Amino acid sequence: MEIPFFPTLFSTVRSLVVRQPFFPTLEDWLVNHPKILGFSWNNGQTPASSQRFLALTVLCYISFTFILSQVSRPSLARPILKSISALHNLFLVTLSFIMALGCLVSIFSQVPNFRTLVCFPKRTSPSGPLFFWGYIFYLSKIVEFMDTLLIILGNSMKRLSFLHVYHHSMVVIMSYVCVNSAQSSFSMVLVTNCTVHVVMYAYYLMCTLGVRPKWKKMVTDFQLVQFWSSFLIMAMLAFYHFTGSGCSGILSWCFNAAFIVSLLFLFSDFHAKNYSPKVKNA
Ligand SMILES: CC(C)(COP(=O)(O)OP(=O)(O)OC[C@H]1O[C@@H](n2cnc3c(N)ncnc32)[C@H](O)[C@@H]1OP(=O)(O)O)[C@@H](O)C(=O)NCCC(=O)NCCSC(=O)CC(=O)O
Repeated sequence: MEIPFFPTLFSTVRSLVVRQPFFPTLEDWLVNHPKILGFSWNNGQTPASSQRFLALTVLCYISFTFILSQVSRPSLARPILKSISALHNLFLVTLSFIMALGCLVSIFSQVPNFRTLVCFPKRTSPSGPLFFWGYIFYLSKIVEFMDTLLIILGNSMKRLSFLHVYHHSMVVIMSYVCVNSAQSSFSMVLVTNCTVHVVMYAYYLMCTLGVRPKWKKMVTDFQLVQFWSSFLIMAMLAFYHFTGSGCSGILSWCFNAAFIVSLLFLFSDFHAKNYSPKVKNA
């Protein structure tokens, strides 16, 4: 049994993209580099891959956030804070773009068809280019902890919301679980999330540079579309899982599904509080 439309769309786009003159160069850099091609996630051996590291990292993040938000903090001169913030945002715009591109090129280069993109065969091992980008994605979620420090150092305590801390701590666990369990479809989630983050960190970068973009609401809308699109991916994954011989990492998808539902509620609430006509007129 096959899903209509998407497999044809995938193979059409793929045959168009791989024929472009720039594709082999991108493939050389982002897929065929020996470090990327030969990547293998070995729990406990690959740097930052042990469960103990994960637990300690998340625990430290939550503890430091709590402690720093309670104590009196040294005040950084505003220009210094703005410069650190600008560099951080510029770094994440660039990294998110490279991760999205790297994963997309790996998909077109390595994934034979749409079914495999959505549903990795059972007992897939987390190695090769797709998982290399998954690993970088996981590490980038630790770099994103810096967002929280910027909020605290900038004394914007109103912005240190439950949504923010919950999102930042859970997303590290989610990306760890994705790579560790060779979770099906994670590459689609990675490309979507990194694309959203290019826009989001560009928004923050502009704010840091003193320009308040008029398209703040569009960023939140884009985030909500990303969460809704995860349900479409999940539906296709469930279809392939139950009509075929099963997909890799299906249990971790259940964990991710619960996380995405919670984010959908929190972001819908953020949207209502920030952009409803009542708020605008207040
Ligand atoms: C439009 C949003 C992206 C951001 O909403 P905010 O309310 O945070 O936006 P804002 O207008 O107050 O942001 C401007 C302020 O952020 C400061 N700022 C600059 N860089 C920052 C950074 N890297 N992290 C946090 N704050 C930063 C600016 O200096 C400015 O401060 P000042 O006002 O003092 O000049 C929204 O959709 C959203 O995500 N809200 C949830 C809050 C959140 O924490 N989001 C980020 C992670 S969630 C995520 O990442 C979801 C996903 O995966 O897609």
